[in-house]
Amino acid sequence: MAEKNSSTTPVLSWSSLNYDVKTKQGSRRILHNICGNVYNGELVAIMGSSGAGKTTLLNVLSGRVQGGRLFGDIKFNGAKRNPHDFKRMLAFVEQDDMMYPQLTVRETLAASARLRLPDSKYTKADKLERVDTVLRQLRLSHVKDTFIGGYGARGVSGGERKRVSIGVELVTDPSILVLDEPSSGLDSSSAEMVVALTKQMTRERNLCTLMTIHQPSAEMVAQFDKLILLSQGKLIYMGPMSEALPYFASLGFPSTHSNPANFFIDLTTIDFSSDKAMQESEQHVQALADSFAKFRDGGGRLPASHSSELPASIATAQSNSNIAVSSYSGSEIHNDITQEEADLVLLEPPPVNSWLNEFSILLQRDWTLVRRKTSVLAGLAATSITTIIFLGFVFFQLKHDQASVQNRIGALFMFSLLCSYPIIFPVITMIMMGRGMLMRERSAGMYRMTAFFFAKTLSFYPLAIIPYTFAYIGVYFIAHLQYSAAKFFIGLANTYVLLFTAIGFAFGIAMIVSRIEVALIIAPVTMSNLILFAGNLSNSRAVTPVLRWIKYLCMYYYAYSAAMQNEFSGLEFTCDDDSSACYRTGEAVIEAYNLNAQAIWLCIVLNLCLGIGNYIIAYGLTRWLAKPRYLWI
Ligand SMILES: Nc1ncnc2c1ncn2[C@@H]1O[C@H](COP(=O)(O)OP(=O)(O)OP(=O)(O)O)[C@@H](O)[C@H]1O
Repeated sequence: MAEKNSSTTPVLSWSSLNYDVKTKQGSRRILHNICGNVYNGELVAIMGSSGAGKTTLLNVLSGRVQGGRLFGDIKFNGAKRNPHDFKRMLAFVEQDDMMYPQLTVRETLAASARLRLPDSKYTKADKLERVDTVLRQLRLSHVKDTFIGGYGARGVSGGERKRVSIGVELVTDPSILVLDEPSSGLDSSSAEMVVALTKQMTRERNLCTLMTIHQPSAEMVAQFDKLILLSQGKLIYMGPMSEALPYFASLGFPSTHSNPANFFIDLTTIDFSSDKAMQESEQHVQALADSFAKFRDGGGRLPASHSSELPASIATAQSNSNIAVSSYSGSEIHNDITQEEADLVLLEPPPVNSWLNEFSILLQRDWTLVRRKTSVLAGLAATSITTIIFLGFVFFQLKHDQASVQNRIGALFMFSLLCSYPIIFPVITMIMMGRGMLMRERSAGMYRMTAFFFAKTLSFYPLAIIPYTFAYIGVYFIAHLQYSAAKFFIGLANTYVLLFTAIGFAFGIAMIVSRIEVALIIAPVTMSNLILFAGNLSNSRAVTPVLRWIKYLCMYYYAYSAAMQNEFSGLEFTCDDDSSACYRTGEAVIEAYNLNAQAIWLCIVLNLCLGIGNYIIAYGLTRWLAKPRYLWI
């Protein structure tokens, strides 16, 4: 593992960075020959107007850029980056604070610490102590038991939320901290606090910190040690923040603003008001970029008259930066990588803890998330009660006449449907709402995919099993299905297997489709079409031969077939005097519906296999979706 280095070697340095993307008009260069470096203890601002390339540069440096073509050279502690080591040492705070709304601030940080800090070095108590330290450092102790909130649920404030996002990363031992627009959406005092705390952490932990920032206040600008100024993907300035104004003054652009940030933006913004204005401002930006390249090639030092006094604490690092700038000026392009090649690069850092440990932490977290979805719990409890009331009392105390045949068929069919619809939709929604988190956590290599998958699916089972066990018992006794211990438990097992398969189906849908609203269209349409093959609405003997095989992929077919055989076998019915069509035995009913092609046990086993198939597909899709596919140089 890479160790933190002496201050003479930059922690991160980059040269000749170029990044192209494909557009409809052809290839477009987003970053042009960018170079730079950052040392331990430095807080670096990446500034520029909208579309300047700030986020792209940050992503390139963090190894998070997707698609396109990337070339140049990036070094970590003076050597070629090893993806695994680098990812472990990098803390990336995304612009969108993606966190689970139902967890408290402390639970959020604790899950991160427990998953990311190795058990070989830290006990559980050490990890939780680290969490409390970070809570104190980020001034979050007073809200540690407050829910994160979001999606309409009340929670912490915007500034606190941002600090929690930073805390999630800082509970580990990173050497590089990267923040994408940490001040966006915050009021000025919250934004200043975030920057001030980030600076404090940078100093205390000797981190090197890079952040993109849009329009900081003058107070915030003063916090930064170094500035990277971009315009149209070109480097306009890279060096000590304190020397930026003297540098531009030396080019004949003295600042006319009280806030240097406004000056930097005004100086580099492209004027889109007319073609002429745009052309002129593009030429101006090109001239600034050329001037900086020349300045850099000349050694990156200002004439003495323009240099400002630097604080002693950062003077060494800043003079090192100047040297490093010049040393990159003639650097060659070392690497060139495209998306196709990037897919071959395994960017998943090796796990730090055992599978079982990851699984138990994730299960604990997922179960907390499910448990706190009170609206879903209430909905499923209501489903259970209404199922008992409607199925139990519509088909109340079934007798053995011909009407009871139809009623039993209806009760069993409805119960099969009610076992899937109310559970599939909340499961789809919960999985899809957590997809962003999955991507973020997988990018950071927080856990193994299998641990995530098993924990997530297992956390849904109590949600399904508890209400449906009550519903089954209620309907069984109130409707008076065939009383026999064996039949009772076979029916219950059949219900559990249907729930298992239905949750696997929901997981698959949640991973195939990228938008919740589309998933919520596709799922009911698929389910409704599958119901056609269940053996109730159509007789499988009479289904068009080309579509007949679909029943073998239908969870309702197996569940309904097993339920019908279980209930009807051994029953005898009376015939009405005037009835021409009469079922005298349960076996005759099963035969008429053609639901005895497989024995009960085989139906249950086949449904279980179908469920396992659903999970295998869902797992494959989840793995594929969450696979980090980043360009890496
Ligand atoms: N994959 C891509 N395909 C096409 N264009 C892209 C792609 N990625 C970035 N760009 C373009 O590159 C430019 C720089 O984008 P980037 O997001 O880095 O800018 P930014 O400085 O972070 O802007 P903002 O402050 O508005 O977030 C923009 O014009 C953007 O539209």
